[in-house]
Amino acid sequence: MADSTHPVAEAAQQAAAGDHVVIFDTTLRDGEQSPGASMTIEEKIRVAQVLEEMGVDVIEAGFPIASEGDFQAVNAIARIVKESVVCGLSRASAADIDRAAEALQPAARKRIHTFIATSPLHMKFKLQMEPEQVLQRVIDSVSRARRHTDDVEWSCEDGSRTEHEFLFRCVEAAIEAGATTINIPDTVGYAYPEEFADLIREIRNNVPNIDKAVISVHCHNDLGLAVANSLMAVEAGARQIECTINGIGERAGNAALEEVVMAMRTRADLLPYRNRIVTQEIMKASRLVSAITGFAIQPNKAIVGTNAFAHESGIHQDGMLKHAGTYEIMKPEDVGLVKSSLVMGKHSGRHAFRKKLEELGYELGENALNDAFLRFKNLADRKKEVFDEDIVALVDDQIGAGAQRIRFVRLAVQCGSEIKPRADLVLEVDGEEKAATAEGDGPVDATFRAIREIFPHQAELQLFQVGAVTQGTDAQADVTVRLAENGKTVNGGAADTDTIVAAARAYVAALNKLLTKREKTAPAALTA
Ligand SMILES: CC(=O)SCCNC(=O)CCNC(=O)[C@H](O)C(C)(C)COP(=O)(O)OP(=O)(O)OC[C@H]1O[C@@H](n2cnc3c(N)ncnc32)[C@H](O)[C@@H]1OP(=O)(O)O
Ligand SMILES: CC(C)C(=O)C(=O)O
Ligand SMILES: [Mg+2]
Repeated sequence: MADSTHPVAEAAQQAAAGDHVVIFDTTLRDGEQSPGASMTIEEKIRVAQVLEEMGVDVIEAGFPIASEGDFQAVNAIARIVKESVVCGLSRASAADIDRAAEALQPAARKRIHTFIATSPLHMKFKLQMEPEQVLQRVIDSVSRARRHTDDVEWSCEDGSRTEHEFLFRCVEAAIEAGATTINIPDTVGYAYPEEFADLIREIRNNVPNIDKAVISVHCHNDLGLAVANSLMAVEAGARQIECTINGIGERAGNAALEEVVMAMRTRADLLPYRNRIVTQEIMKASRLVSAITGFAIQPNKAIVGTNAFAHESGIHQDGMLKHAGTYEIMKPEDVGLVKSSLVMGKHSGRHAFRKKLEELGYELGENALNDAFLRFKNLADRKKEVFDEDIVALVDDQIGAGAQRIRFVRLAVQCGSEIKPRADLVLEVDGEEKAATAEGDGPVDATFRAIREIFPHQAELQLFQVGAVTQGTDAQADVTVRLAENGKTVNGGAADTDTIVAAARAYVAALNKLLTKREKTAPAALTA
């Protein structure tokens, strides 16, 4: 185990013995496995910093052998994060484990997470290995990981569909070889809460050395049961939950961190367990992950959806006015939603803007603040009322932008039922203004063609998504554009009262990210 004076080490020790539940966030690893959710290194660092501030015990930062980019991201996070354990994933192979150790080398506290599938289906068809060979791999991989760190997690992939007797043998062998956390994944989201809790109890009752490790669970949401399964497992004795911000992850996603944590906080009468999460940071983390991945949060999403604390019907509003407890089981401020008395408009100054940003959970440096303030003033000139959501969209936009070789300068479009849509666009490329005019099947198509004319590229447009930040015809359009090139995907986002301008800026943001990715993987090939 890690240094016993550190809060995370303490948490792990308490977890094994008592009521502390270790929160293991895998947004940057399993979350990033969601199709289209790929993040740049800078974005991953930003997410990791927010997770650390939030009190996450363990941050799974990536799968270092998967790519040079993943290795660099884990390595960078290992250098920066001090308060959380930084974890890297590896298959049950020496090369994976050594690569993970190399990436984690600078970490103040590091964990190697090694896994192998143990279900009959996965062993026979995917691994094409006999159970006894898998068991030997468990021993070899955990022993190898222990050479690099004393904090080793072992996972039995597809654990919930594994034959129990074999599972007990593998868990015992992993602990014997030095695993300090045993993770039981419900890899395909197949488990049912009571059944999953029984599995955890059976492991506790049938593995002789189980008291030497923390039991963890990693639940997927294919049947919408990931949070229920995780909480039932805790009741049965698990003391680590693996989860992601906004529940992103492979297929239907993982257990959502915000739901798990707020359920434990709100129903502490039934779930008397502790964790280190500063729940007031939840909204900030949720918005950041949504802005970076381009995955919009459904309005009715528990805890972080825009309607999660909204009351529109008369009887509910009446109840709320008389006593908030009538319809609210949690306080909005406990998840970081602050009701602000500052009304922002074109007459607002920098001090009020800074205060508003603080209330919304943003801390910007002086330059970023000045930039955001200019854009806010510009928006306030065009929009009757500037709502908190507008300011969030504006800042998220800026946060998501990253390095910018290409800048949007201006756009004029002609469209309507009787004319061929046409876009006149000016972009700045490496400091030089370039113009193009293009026609298309619609104003957005014409605009995107104009971008391709100014900056020719092969990337494929995978997603074009438009949402409204608030209500009303003067609402800002919130646009996400996803581009793909050579297996790499990037998301660009932008908000503007003009939908076509937002589309152009979102496309340019995505293109800039793609160029940054290209630069990191092949500096010599950096042409348009
Ligand atoms: C349940 C989970 O979330 S597991 C994590 C899933 N995440 C990812 O796969 C994302 C990152 N993955 C990748 O980048 C690639 O798959 C890599 C780099 C890991 C491997 O790439 P490749 O060498 O091209 O192999 P590929 O992905 O095609 O196949 C996986 C191989 O690993 C083997 N394998 C799968 N799991 C394990 C394991 N836990 N331990 C050892 N070997 C394993 C498979 O049997 C297969 O082996 P084979 O090539 O002998 O048939
Ligand atoms: C690697 C493991 C823990 C995983 O993600 C799963 O089984 O879902
Ligand atoms: Mg998973």
